[in-house]
Amino acid sequence: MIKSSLIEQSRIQLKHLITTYFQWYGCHLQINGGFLGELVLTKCSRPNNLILHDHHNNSKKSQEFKEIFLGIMKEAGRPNVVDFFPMLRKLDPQGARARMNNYFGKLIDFFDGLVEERLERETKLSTDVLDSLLEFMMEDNSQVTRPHLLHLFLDLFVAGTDTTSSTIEWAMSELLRNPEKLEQVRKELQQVIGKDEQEQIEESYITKLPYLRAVVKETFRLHPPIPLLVPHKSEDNVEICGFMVPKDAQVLVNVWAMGRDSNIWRNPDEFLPERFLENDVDFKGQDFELIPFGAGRRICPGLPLASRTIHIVLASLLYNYDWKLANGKKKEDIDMSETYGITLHKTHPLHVISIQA
Ligand code: HEM
Repeated sequence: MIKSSLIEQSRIQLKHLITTYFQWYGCHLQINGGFLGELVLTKCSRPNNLILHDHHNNSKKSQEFKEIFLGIMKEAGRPNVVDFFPMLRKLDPQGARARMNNYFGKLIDFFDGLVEERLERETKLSTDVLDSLLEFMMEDNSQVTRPHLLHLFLDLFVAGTDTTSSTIEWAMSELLRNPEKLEQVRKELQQVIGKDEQEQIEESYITKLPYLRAVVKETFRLHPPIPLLVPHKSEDNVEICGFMVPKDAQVLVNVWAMGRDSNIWRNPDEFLPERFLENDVDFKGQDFELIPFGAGRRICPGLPLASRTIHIVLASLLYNYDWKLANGKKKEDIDMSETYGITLHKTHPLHVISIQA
């Protein structure tokens, strides 16, 4: 039930959402974690949201959530000496772990408040993921407890929001820098979905949109959200391609560098989605040259949800609206500098103006 509810949550009525956003903020949008993050995990659902369904974007709760969340992102982005000298971990010389624990504690309290609110409610206003999980928790002999639920939401928000939203921001930036590729995606969308204004982007369209899929792959190649994946530890001495990896070594996989390796990719620094029309390379963990979600038994469990969300959000943004850069900027002015936080995101957010298509 939870799975189908999550899948249902990923079916998005974006047109309505974007329209609402425009009503709040006007047509000038900052396509970054703020807008997209909220869109991806708190509002992208039809007709419901994951858990913040009842809270307006500018409500106190929503603001509180954003502040904690931004604190976590900022903290995660600070370089920490412990990452290079793990033996210092226990000492926490920069106080990073203490600060992070404090933020996580606040986030757990925040989710707990939402759970309490929902449990106290007499009439059901909605059915969202939180409702489904609460029903599950209340079943007789349920193995799901309240702490399980709170930590599940912690995982979902921390692992799933910034990664997904930064990918969409990079994809939009690349497309706006390459108008002919943008046109190509729009052409494909018009051909496959048609020109019916009422049409929603459904999940089933994704398989019929090869160019859009190629754009997403190319975005992952150039801008993997977690450029060094998550550190792994070697269980034994292993020899890989002539290199000895000793037992207990911390292993970081530099997927950012792999994506730009000229031994693997032709014109690696260019945004060329077409390269993926010529082969079956995908990011699902089978093709080691493109593994933004990792591979093997610890591959990201959110891959299917992230993949659906990114394709549907991107298709909806491009199908329903034309976009141009804000403040009279030209494509050459788009700053593609990167800043490392929990994810690799744009140093300068993308500012765009929508024009109803
Ligand atoms: C573009 C989007 C995303 C990317 C690129 C991404 C990437 C990754 C990577 C590289 C890892 C570590 C894999 C490894 O250990 O080698 C990971 C782990 C994880 N991801 Fe994602 N992720 C994304 C979205 C999501 C979403 C939407 C969720 C959940 C809603 C999620 C949940 C998790 C969890 C729970 C783990 C830890 C798994 C474990 O410890 O075994 N991720 N992700």
